[in-house]
Amino acid sequence: MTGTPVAVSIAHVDKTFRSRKGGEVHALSDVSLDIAAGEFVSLIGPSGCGKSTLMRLVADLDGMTSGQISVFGKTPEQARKDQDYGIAFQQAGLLPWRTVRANIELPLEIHGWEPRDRTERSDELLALIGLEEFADHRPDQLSGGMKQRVAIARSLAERPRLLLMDEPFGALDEITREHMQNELVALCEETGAAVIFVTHSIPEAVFLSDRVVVMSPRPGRITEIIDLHFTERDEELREDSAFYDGVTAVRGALHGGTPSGVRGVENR
Ligand SMILES: Nc1ncnc2c1ncn2[C@@H]1O[C@H](COP(=O)(O)OP(=O)(O)OP(=O)(O)O)[C@@H](O)[C@H]1O
Repeated sequence: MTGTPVAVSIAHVDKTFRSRKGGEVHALSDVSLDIAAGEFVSLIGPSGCGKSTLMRLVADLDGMTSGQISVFGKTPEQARKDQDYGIAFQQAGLLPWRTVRANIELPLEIHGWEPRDRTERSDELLALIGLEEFADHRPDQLSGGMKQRVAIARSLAERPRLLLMDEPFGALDEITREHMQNELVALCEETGAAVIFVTHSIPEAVFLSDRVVVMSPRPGRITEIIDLHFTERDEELREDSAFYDGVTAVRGALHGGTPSGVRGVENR
């Protein structure tokens, strides 16, 4: 990654949860990973391997036991204060009493944007997610996929250079999910944001990612990194043999791993 600006740098991170009764859960062990500006990286691994924990450490929602994380060269705390990233997690987390537009505008409101600028930005985002006609609806009037789109629009509101997404499409049906994946690819191309994306779906990780990071069962360690070099991420890719090669490589890594720890899947 020489010469490419780094969005997130994770170095030798360990995380142990300690309960008041003296119990310990060693969640992450010596995790090191650099994510370049504009890069899409997925985290995949068995349940409980620490994917969400790692995400929470980057987002400064929890503290690490040892190691270092920097986000655009800052501490996670400073990056959080500076709103350097947008967050979209599995539960859309919309405020039920606010309209779609007011939910999207929430971070802008918190950060003191003028009403006119807020409206202009939420107009753009509503168009981007195709929900202009639903601007005045409330979340309980939307489908799961629509709510998720609103949550993603909200995470993009301040044009973050980094998106932290923890199973954002986990609750969606397969067709909506593929549609959302296509939208996310387009959004990333448009905004150039780096993404850290947690998923349980191998095809989803392969379709979206520049690199798929495979983690071991607890304590979570990085066991393999699969590089994917697809030039176009469109509907045709889903039927392409290179895509299936990627799926096979990730599946192989999840079930065993290669001695080298790094594999690549070539351009189609
Ligand atoms: N606040 C906490 N206190 C104690 N243990 C925790 C806490 N948060 C997570 N853990 C434990 O840390 C480990 C990693 O959890 P984490 O949620 O990061 O895994 P995950 O890979 O995201 O799992 P899943 O794929 O099921 O969402 C698990 O054993 C979990 O029980």
